[in-house]
Amino acid sequence: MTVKKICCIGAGYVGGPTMAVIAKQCPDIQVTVVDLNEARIAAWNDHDVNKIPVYEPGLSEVVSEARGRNLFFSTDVDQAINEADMIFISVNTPTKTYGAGKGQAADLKWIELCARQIARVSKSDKIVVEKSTLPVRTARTLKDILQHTGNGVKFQILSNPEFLAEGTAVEDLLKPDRVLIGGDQDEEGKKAIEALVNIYAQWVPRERILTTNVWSSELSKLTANAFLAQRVSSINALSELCEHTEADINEVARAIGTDSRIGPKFLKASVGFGGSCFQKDILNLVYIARSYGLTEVADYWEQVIIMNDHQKKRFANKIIKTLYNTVNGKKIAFLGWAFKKDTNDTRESAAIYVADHLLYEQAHVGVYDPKVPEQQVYTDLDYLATRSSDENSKLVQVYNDPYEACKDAHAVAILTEWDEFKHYDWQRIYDNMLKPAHIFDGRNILDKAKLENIGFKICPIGS
Ligand SMILES: NC(=O)C1=CN([C@@H]2O[C@H](COP(=O)(O)OP(=O)(O)OC[C@H]3O[C@@H](n4cnc5c(N)ncnc54)[C@H](O)[C@@H]3O)[C@@H](O)[C@H]2O)C=CC1
Ligand SMILES: O=C(O)[C@H]1O[C@H](OP(=O)(O)OP(=O)(O)OC[C@H]2O[C@@H](n3ccc(=O)[nH]c3=O)[C@H](O)[C@@H]2O)[C@H](O)[C@@H](O)[C@@H]1O
Repeated sequence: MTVKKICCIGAGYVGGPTMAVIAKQCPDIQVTVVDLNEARIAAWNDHDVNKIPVYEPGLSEVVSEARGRNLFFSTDVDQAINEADMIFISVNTPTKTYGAGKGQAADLKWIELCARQIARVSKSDKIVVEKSTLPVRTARTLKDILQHTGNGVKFQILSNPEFLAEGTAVEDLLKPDRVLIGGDQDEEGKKAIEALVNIYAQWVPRERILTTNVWSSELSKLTANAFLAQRVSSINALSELCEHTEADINEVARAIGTDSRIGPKFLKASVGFGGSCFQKDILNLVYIARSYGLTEVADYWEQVIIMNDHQKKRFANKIIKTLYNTVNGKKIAFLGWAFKKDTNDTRESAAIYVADHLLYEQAHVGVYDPKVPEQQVYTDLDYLATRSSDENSKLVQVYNDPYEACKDAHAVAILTEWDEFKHYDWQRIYDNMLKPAHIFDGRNILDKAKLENIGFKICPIGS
């Protein structure tokens, strides 16, 4: 079967970039990305491509090439579903905040809504693709809902998890390490798998397109994130040991990472991992393991999260301790609020939790981030509900200029590894700070010797 029309439900950080790249690489396929959020769709359609809602290097170029040709953004979900041969579900699957599994299980209400809408609207056979990250065995639920439509339409369900990382989404989509497609192993299932393989094969070498049964595919996505996050927690655990032993975590990371069996990637010690997926997906894995009664398995993976929480708190405590055990009324300048560089996404960013901890001690926090809008900083803090939003706006100020953010501060904390931070006029920053002037480098990106020469007191992670 040749796919002519694709519909993607969910125009977020995954749906938007993924579909833009499919449309760019497959000009013969019409791709329509739909969302309930009208403002988001309007932003994707903005004449000024720099105003699309997701900041990713290279994305605006891809969108301007394909948009209006074979890439469309719309709020008419029913029409797009009805016209499509293949429907990607790319909606959010956050951690549940209520009821059974609260704080761990994935909230699948948006997935179920999509399935019910597809079932209600479809008048012809469809391939439904799970693009969202889902608990293993979700395809069973989707099948159940879709098979009870009563209108005789046949559905095939595929799992095609997304492995892109924010900040490098376009590059990851154009040159993926692998594409994973899981589906039923009967004849109809294999045909559906082949239809999706043929789309990716337009630009991805065949040997990089892996096909599996649907359960392996669903579970591999959760597991891949768990393994990656585990590496960060492992190196962060060692960073604390380094700080007590005069070992240097950068040297340790290089020494262990040159073992080809270990490899050099994902060994950067940091203030802690953030992002919308690592924590959510590991908690989900923990929940699934517990629901099968696998206590040791659940505890093992939960430790990755416990270590990450510890790392964030440890960073905040180090600031407090170094500033003579009180930050009350002291200005701490945050450089970076996003959860990593080259993205405007702040979900689960370590900066939020470090700020919250310092605010609890009555610090004043000044924030500068090159891509995060002012309101987002307040929204993130208010969401924690630790204190009133009035208090948050009194204690936190967001700046458009990094030099203003650092002016009159007792300390600068690096929360995101934006490249521009390395190239600032640090002498100018030093001159305008209170003394002693401290820098807490939560990303180990600054040149320690050079800054110490200026007069700063530097506190990196893990040395
Ligand atoms: N953000 C990332 O880097 C990655 C995310 N994922 C997974 O992809 C999924 C989506 O993540 P994001 O794109 O980050 O989420 P997001 O929150 O940015 O986007 C989801 C979008 O779906 C829309 N939506 C929800 N229910 C809808 C419905 N019934 N009909 C139409 N639109 C609906 C929302 O309005 C929202 O715009 C999640 O399962 C996530 O775990 C996977 C790989 C990478
Ligand atoms: O499922 C997802 O959402 C995605 O989750 C991660 O991607 P992402 O969260 O966008 O970004 P990462 O590059 O993985 O970084 C996650 C966090 O770990 C931190 N990190 C990463 C690497 C490292 O060495 N040290 C470190 O502290 C980053 O700063 C960031 O806060 C995975 O890398 C993607 O493969 C996956 O598709």
